[in-house]
Amino acid sequence: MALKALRKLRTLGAPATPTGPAAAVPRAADGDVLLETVGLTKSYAGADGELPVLAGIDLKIRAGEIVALLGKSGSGKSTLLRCMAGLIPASSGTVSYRGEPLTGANPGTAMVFQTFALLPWLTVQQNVELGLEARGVPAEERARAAVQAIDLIGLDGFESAYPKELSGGMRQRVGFARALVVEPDVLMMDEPFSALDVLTAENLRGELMELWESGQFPTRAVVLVTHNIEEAVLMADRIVVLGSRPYGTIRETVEVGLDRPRDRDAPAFQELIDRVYRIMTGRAKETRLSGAGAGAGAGAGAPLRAETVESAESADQDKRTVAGTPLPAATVDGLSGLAEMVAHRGGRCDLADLADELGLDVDDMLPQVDALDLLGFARVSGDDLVLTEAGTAFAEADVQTSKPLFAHAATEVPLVKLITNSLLQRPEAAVRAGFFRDLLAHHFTSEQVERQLETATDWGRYAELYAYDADRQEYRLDEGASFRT
Ligand SMILES: Nc1ncnc2c1ncn2[C@@H]1O[C@H](COP(=O)(O)OP(=O)(O)OP(=O)(O)O)[C@@H](O)[C@H]1O
Repeated sequence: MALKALRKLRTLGAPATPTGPAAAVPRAADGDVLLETVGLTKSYAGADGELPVLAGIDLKIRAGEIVALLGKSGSGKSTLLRCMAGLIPASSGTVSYRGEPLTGANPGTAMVFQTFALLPWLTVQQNVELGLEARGVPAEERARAAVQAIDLIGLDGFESAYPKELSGGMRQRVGFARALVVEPDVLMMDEPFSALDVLTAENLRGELMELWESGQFPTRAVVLVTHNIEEAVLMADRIVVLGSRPYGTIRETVEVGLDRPRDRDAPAFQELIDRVYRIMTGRAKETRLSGAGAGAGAGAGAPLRAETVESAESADQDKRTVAGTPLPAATVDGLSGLAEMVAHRGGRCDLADLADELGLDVDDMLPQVDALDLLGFARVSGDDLVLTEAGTAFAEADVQTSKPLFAHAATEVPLVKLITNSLLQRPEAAVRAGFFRDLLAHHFTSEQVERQLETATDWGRYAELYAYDADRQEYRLDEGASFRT
């Protein structure tokens, strides 16, 4: 479906070059480097000093391209985007715009946020004008540019509406109009579709891509943060996959190279999804779990260097540490559910197909996949998740018999082991959660610490290793736990 505003622009013969506030900046030719990070490192202040989130990020964003930053939750995608936009400073390394190192907000970028970030007391027109006001654009020019941006994004007629009168999709259109009105060289989008329902998101994505492909988009490059592999393959020219162990680094960059408009059903599209999925799930894990040499059984495609290092480091389960083995955000219910579905399909299934059947994105299941791997219940083999012998026994057991199987596997998981062993030092006493919080704070951000403790609590309770008193924030040994250690 052609965008109404796009038709209008075509009819009116609108210029392909910016005429608005950014017109003073010479238009970059395709391939010109607009943004560049060199050795970018970012740490946040934690309870125990600086906590690294990104390290050694070298990245160029060129005119004419859409780049997706893809990674699991917590891999530092938004942090990288904010550093490139100059909204937060890098801890070390540089971020440059058109060759000039940034010293504050990046004048060549504008941001679209997941949560729209509109001011509820301002109308659509006033919200859109905000960015221009901040840049000191005179009132008359502001009004004219805002009307044009509102029209472009399909919001004409809604100029005087307030955000509360609009649907989620319309609110996000305001978010786009507010960013596009300044005609930024680079449009930065932080999960712009993830708060929208599936159909609205699909519609908006399609319209934006039509604008981009038509050459009428008033920006020269786009950086999109997403955790959705299909969205990345659909929209991007290049996909930068971030890994998060122990902090965000570029794991691999994938050139998409598919013609636009892209056909989701085309084999090449599906192959690329599978390839990116393998990068995100880490095929080299199979190496560790099968005990074969690094890179063995990795299937088609180049071996992943970073993963090979990870698998070599973790080859010996005894060497797994709390710092190097963060717990994924997967409940016992969730990981059991996945194990049962795989068992039901004969102990092996293609994850993308399973996600399709369930109406999920493949990446929605990554925490459960990681959890099954961590517990030794499954391994990733090519595009498939394959249950191990222990995983099959666990999936097929009833609740009571599954508990000791789970406990046996969970006691090998470093954080669960740490809590259990700490309690065994003084079986009659409780240990405060703060003790583990402080230990974890040496290696993780407070959000990651809380998420991991929630998982460790859920797993330890189910395994009947320890109990947790939420009011007192204390762990206690579960009666009968000692016989298992
Ligand atoms: N202002 C902050 N102060 C402290 N820690 C932060 C801050 N912002 C982000 N973090 C932490 O940095 C890590 C990376 O966060 P970031 O939001 O960049 O990741 P992400 O890949 O975009 O994740 P998500 O997909 O969940 O948004 C997370 O563990 C997060 O808790």
